[in-house]
Amino acid sequence: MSVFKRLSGFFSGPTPEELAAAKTKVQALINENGVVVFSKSYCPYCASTKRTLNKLGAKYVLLELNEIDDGRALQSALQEITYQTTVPNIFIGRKHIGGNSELQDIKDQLPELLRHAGAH
Ligand SMILES: N[C@@H](CCC(=O)N[C@@H](CS)C(=O)NCC(=O)O)C(=O)O
Repeated sequence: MSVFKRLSGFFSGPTPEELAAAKTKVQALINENGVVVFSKSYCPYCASTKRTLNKLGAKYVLLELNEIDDGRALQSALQEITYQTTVPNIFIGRKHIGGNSELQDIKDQLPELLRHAGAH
């Protein structure tokens, strides 16, 4: 890929094709896994979410968007699907939970939700 294309991609976001592929990937991840966390490895809110899920022994699929090639496209897809622009972006049992604040708000219900999602 040319330097120009890389730079314009950086400023303008994913192409329609990249966005469509990213949406398909997000939807498949949600459908096929009990818990999915879209995260960034340096994000303190994400660290808190991972700590909470780890403490509960939850089984979850983790994507560190800052470490994968299609991370920016996935974040745009998540924005279209959930209207949430930030990470962590959390799904349990195919349901959108929200970010870390929303996860912490339902901490008491998590063991039950995780069991239902087959992620315990
Ligand atoms: N209230 C949110 C805060 C999350 C947040 O601010 N995350 C930052 C990263 S630490 C973010 O997503 N910034 C925008 C970005 O990385 O694109 C939560 O509890 O999840």
